[in-house]
Amino acid sequence: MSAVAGTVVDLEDVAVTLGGRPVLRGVDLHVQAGEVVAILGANGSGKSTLVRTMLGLLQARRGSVTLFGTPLADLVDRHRVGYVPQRTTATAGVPASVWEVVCAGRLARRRAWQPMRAADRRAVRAALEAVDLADRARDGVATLSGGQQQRVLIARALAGEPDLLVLDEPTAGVDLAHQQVFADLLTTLTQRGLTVVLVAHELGPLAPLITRSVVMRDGRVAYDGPPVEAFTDVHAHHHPVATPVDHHPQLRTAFDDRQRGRTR
Ligand SMILES: Nc1ncnc2c1ncn2[C@@H]1O[C@H](COP(=O)(O)OP(=O)(O)OP(=O)(O)O)[C@@H](O)[C@H]1O
Repeated sequence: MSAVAGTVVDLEDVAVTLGGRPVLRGVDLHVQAGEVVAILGANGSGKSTLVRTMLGLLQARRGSVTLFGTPLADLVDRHRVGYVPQRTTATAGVPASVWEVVCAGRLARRRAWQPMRAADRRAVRAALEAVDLADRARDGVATLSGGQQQRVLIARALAGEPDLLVLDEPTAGVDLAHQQVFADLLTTLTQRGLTVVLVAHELGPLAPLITRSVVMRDGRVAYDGPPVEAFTDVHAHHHPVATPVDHHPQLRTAFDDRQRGRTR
């Protein structure tokens, strides 16, 4: 990981349609180096879609996605980005060992077809130690518990020594003690300049790290500002017509700003 300056994530007017339905509707998101941004919002509000689009895993129908000042399609240094996907989609049925899964996190750092070098092995070992799974390295990942598998995915992302870490509910199913270990680790890494974008329902021990919250609602950014408490289904209902003022007291919305004649 190297110190990075400037804008790390730059999404402009991003729209995504899935299965014929608009899921993101004109999202702007700009993340500066060193920020730790929590993406919050109700189920189905578009959080995972947002981060997957940010990583190029989903194609935007409209708008632009730029990482480290480079349009995503032109980004050569893929190793600068680490991703922890939602566990349910990532490790199911994988017949690999823990060591092999975490080694996959080094792939983008290695030259094509080159064997692992000492530096690669060191990074993998350090990542496994960071999530307290060094003693399970040789075990099949499928033999680990759900929370342990989640920690393997965290280790895989850390092994690449990224500048930007994108996490989709990274501590779901992880016990409190290991959530704290992870929070401590992220604290150290962010102090060294790591930028973090994380989707979460429950922030738990990660809460003190958050420098900014972005709340998604129905595919749009409903709030972008100082950290708010993580919440789950505050807006799991739908307004029959657009409300000019959000009735949830914690949240200031774009509607409110417009009403007050402010610009953001
Ligand atoms: N492949 C797909 N095809 C069609 N619709 C999809 C697809 N993937 C997601 N969606 C829809 O897009 C919407 C947003 O999904 P997304 O996973 O981004 O929500 P989320 O905010 O991350 O939700 P959660 O908190 O439940 O993880 C949902 O209504 C979902 O049904």
